[in-house]
Amino acid sequence: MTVPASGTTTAPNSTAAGLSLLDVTLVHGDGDTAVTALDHVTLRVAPGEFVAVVGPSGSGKSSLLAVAGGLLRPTSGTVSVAGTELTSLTDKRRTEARRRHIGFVFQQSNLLSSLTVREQLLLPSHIDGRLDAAARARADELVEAVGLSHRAGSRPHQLSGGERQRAGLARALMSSPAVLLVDEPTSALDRARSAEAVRLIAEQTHEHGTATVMVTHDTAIMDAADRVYEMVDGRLS
Ligand SMILES: Nc1ncnc2c1ncn2[C@@H]1O[C@H](COP(=O)(O)OP(=O)(O)OP(=O)(O)O)[C@@H](O)[C@H]1O
Repeated sequence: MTVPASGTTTAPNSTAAGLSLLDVTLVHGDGDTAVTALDHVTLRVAPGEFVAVVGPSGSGKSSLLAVAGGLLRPTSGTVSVAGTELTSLTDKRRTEARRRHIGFVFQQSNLLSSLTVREQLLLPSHIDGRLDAAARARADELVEAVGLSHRAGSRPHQLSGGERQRAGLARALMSSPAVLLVDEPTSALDRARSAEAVRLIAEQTHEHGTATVMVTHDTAIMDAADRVYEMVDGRLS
């Protein structure tokens, strides 16, 4: 299984500056109910680097991905992706930067119920008016790479949990994002499928210069990562 090269319509990202979080703190809520989910976190992930983050439930791993991906604005500190400082942007520009530079793979695959697997991958190209032969070819290659060619025409309700996760992974890789943020990709996958998914992510990271952060409870994933961090009570070490 090989990660296909992106089409000519996608800008190369090998020179992008990866991901950088500098002294980031995130507080959920306020007053008596305030919870410090991230406590002065600094993390730099270079293009082509694969970082795993492990830690107990509630330690702040999902908060880290949400802030790194511009879904949540940190209470203090700065976040940059591909040379763009997300924290200085308006919400509209931050959404644009997220769409352009960041691929997410969530525990729940967040697929659109009315679209087939192939259509999920092609939707962003369609919205951007770039639905050309190169985009279609890349979608087909990625669907094959995650072992879903026989399910390309299926909608999410017709897929197993593991198949939905793999469809979500293929969709995230479609744009060869500068930054790939992955939350437990293997929870619904069997051992062999899980190893394949991690291998695909590592390959994407190293061959396309993606800065990848994967949050996991799975020790097997740590072997595939270039660096492993532990998160405890919102601190990274
Ligand atoms: N929207 C929110 N409002 C208030 N507190 C929150 C919110 N989201 C998360 N928290 C709290 O912030 C802390 C970190 O949560 P987070 O989801 O980032 O942890 P996690 O390491 O991803 O946990 P898990 O492994 O169980 O998914 C926890 O104490 C959690 O209860």
